[in-house]
Amino acid sequence: MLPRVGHIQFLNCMPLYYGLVKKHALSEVHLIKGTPTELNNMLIEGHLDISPISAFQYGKHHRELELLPGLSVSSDGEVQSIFLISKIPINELDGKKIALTNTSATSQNLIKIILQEKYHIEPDYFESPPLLRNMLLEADAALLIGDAAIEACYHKPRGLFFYDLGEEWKAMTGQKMVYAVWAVRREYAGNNPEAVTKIIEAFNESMAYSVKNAPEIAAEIAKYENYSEEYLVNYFHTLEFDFTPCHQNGLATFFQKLTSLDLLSELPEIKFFSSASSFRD
Ligand SMILES: C=C(O[C@@H]1C=C(C(=O)O)C=C[C@H]1O)C(=O)O
Repeated sequence: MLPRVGHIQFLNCMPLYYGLVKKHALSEVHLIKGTPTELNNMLIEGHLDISPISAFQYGKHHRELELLPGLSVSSDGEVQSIFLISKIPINELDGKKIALTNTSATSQNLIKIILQEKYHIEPDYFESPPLLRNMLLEADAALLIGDAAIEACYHKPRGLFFYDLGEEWKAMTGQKMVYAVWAVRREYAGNNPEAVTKIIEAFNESMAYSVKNAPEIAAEIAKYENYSEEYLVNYFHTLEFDFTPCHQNGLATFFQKLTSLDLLSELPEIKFFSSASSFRD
């Protein structure tokens, strides 16, 4: 059976997807597409073997998962696709209603850290599908991620305040922010180390191709999306897709803050898959 692999159907994961198509690597996997929340649940419930997963959900389920080296969705400062969009200035949101997109796990918790630690405010959060006009009908501010956030920001409505969560995180901590990681179920990794190693190689190769060829991907996407090539190249260069020790430090800081605010019950371990691991438990 081919490995069941998740794919986030947002612009931010187009570079990986594009690289996999170019490198003819898709025939090696059974690719299942969805939003981050859908893929998070499928990986945790065992309906996927390998998938991108929200950093928060990796933290919550770290005992059942191992990280794939070299890959993440991160930013060093602004991210351009994760925004708190507010009718009033952010520091006036205490006690107000904030609608959180139900497609996210990391950003839902990142906004809680930022509002509590930096602005010392406690709003009233509720979850919602990512439709800005409905969210802002009921709430004073809305959290959007991915394509819905890009769409909202690209045609920036006047009279709304936009706060980029990557920028807020960097100002607060000085660190990179890791939004998503790639993980394999521990059990699958233990039984199929060669298959996992092959996927890691293919994914890293595909991503390296795409990072080098961002203008080519942007030109392709601009044929059928409403965004300009310049905008897309800039967006792909804003995102970081590698997972260096600096990214891991940022992730460790995120986990520490989640634990100290009781958003996670224990400090997660950042544990990578290793094919050489003959000491699997
Ligand atoms: C940069 C982004 O990173 C994402 C944010 C996620 C989250 O908040 O849980 C999950 C996966 C990534 O797609 C984005 O969606 O815009």
